[in-house]
Amino acid sequence: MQGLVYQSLQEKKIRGAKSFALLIDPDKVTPALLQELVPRAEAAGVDYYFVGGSLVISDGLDECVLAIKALTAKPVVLFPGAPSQLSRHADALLYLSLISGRNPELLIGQHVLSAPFVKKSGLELMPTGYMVVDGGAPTTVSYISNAAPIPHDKADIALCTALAGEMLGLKLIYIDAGSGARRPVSAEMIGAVAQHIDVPLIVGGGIRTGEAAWAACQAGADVVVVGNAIEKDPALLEEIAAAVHGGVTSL
Ligand SMILES: CC(C)=CCC/C(C)=C/CC/C(C)=C/CC/C(C)=C/COC[C@H](O)COP(=O)(O)O
Ligand SMILES: O=P(O)(O)OP(=O)(O)O
Ligand SMILES: [Mg+2]
Repeated sequence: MQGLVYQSLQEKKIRGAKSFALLIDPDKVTPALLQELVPRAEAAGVDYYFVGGSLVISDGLDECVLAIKALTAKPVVLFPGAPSQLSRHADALLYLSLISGRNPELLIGQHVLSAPFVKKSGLELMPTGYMVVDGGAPTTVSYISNAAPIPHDKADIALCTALAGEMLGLKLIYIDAGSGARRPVSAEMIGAVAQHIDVPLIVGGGIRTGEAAWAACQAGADVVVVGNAIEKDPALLEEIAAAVHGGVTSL
């Protein structure tokens, strides 16, 4: 039985409604910053708050999750680069398996080691096929994962990988060009994957404008994730939320 967060993702997919997830990297925020950012995100219409990073150095994850939850009723979803990034205060966990790579640690190894802790956390688990795609330059996730990303122009590799992930029973597919990627995932790749899977599709990495967010949605993304660009310019919150929810007419 899936939990409420996954149900909301499925229902929106069926309705064709697109979602905007704001990625909050615990290393990049302070309680004071969250007090400004989250109300602004709420007013803009952010649908989900993702929390995590490829490498998290600060030790205030629980506090970060609690601070976000105090400011919103929207789901707060963990997007962890490692099992150390777990907080039972979140609403759900993207239970990632790095299916684009061949690093056994990130396919299954870390899951085995952390299984008792994850089970005990009581978190809603959303098994997710995580696919890292080349974003034009090494990113933190491509370096930390120690696994070759899918080449940017190889939509067929992405499609077969996503299909295999879905057939293995994974409930979400996340295609990521990596934080701050020079090139986001191409519309061609998003479209190829979206056409062949039934589970909700999340896309992130290097999305910096409303146009880019809307292009990902039009290509078939159900959820668009933005982190770095909003860290640099919070004014993008309104532009990206409007594009994801209302479309961009100039395209
Ligand atoms: C509990 C457990 C078993 C944890 C292990 C999770 C696992 C297998 C992780 C895979 C590898 C990894 C290092 C994932 C990093 C996830 C992450 C937060 C990536 C950053 O995403 C960027 C996002 O798409 C937004 O991009 P941008 O807007 O450019 O900042
Ligand atoms: O943790 P990530 O992957 O979001 O990358 P960075 O913090 O280096 O932007
Ligand atoms: Mg980080």
